Amino acid sequence: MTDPIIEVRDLRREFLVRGTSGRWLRRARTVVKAVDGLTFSIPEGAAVGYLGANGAGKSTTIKMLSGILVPTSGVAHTCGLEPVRDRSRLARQIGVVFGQRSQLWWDLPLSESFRVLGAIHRLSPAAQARRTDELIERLDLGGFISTSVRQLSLGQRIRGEVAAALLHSPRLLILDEPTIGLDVLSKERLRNFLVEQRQLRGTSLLLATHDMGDVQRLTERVIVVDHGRSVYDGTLPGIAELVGAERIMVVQLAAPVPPLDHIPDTRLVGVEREGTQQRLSFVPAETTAARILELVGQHAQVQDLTLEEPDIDDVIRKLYLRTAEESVQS
Ligand SMILES: Nc1ncnc2c1ncn2[C@@H]1O[C@H](COP(=O)(O)OP(=O)(O)OP(=O)(O)O)[C@@H](O)[C@H]1O
Repeated sequence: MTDPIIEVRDLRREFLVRGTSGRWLRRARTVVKAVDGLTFSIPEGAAVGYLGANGAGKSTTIKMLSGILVPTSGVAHTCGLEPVRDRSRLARQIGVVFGQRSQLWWDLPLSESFRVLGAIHRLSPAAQARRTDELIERLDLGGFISTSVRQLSLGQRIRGEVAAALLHSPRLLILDEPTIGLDVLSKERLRNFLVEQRQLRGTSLLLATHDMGDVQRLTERVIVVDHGRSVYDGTLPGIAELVGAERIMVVQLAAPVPPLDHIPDTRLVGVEREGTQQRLSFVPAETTAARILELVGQHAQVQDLTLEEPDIDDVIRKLYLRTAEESVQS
């Protein structure tokens, strides 16, 4: 088995925040535990969404994993390296994009930034030309490759940032809110590009985002943090199960029947088309779609059915609320 691409054990990072408190506005110092004992491991080739409410500790984790910030204690290994100590070796193996902050040279056109980055990563002229051409084509950068970064629109700049992060074909791509502020079309283009790159090159991905569309499209596993601790590590459907999110079965019936409000472990949430279409809500942990279909079949002839999945934003909201309630109780 190959070594994990990211290995985090009991990782902690505290910040000392100076402020004033009390009636006499005395100077006070408080310790903020931004990351508070995180443990997880990500195998090479995986794509993981890193989720959490504002201030949960996502960016702090990413900064420690990419060598920008020293941990207070614990272990963080990225590509088998110690991020701060081995920062320049690590830089050759990872690409990082912070959606809110530019990593590009503001006054240079993208083409120049790529030249500088190619030299930093010691790419051969042939490799540099090949990869730059590929990224210009795939990310559609041709129209503004010679424009200085400060004059680019947000969507153009982000595409440039992603290209810059991938120029040296890193093993691991770390993205911190890459699609924030992008319009629907730009988001979709960027997601398609990232899916394609992962398929072509097997690049591992760690993606911190609030955008569930990003998570659904790009990742197969999610880690959710709250107050610097991991509160969930698994699949997105697993979160729906954990918070007891309901699915809805919509049945089309051959003839009108009275409301199906007596089917065990279901809740009737709609009777439409004069009783020929009925909507039954259920919690997957309590019953199954097959069982409901069987029970409905005893009262009516089912012609067709569809299943509506719970809204994922709603599911995440429920998880955050649940963890907030648990931390108030403990
Ligand atoms: N340099 C710093 N000095 C003091 N406190 C900090 C510093 N950086 C982060 N924090 C605090 O650490 C906590 C975690 O912040 P972090 O930026 O990692 O959260 P986040 O999950 O990325 O949030 P968001 O979704 O809003 O980007 C917050 O309470 C934040 O105020």
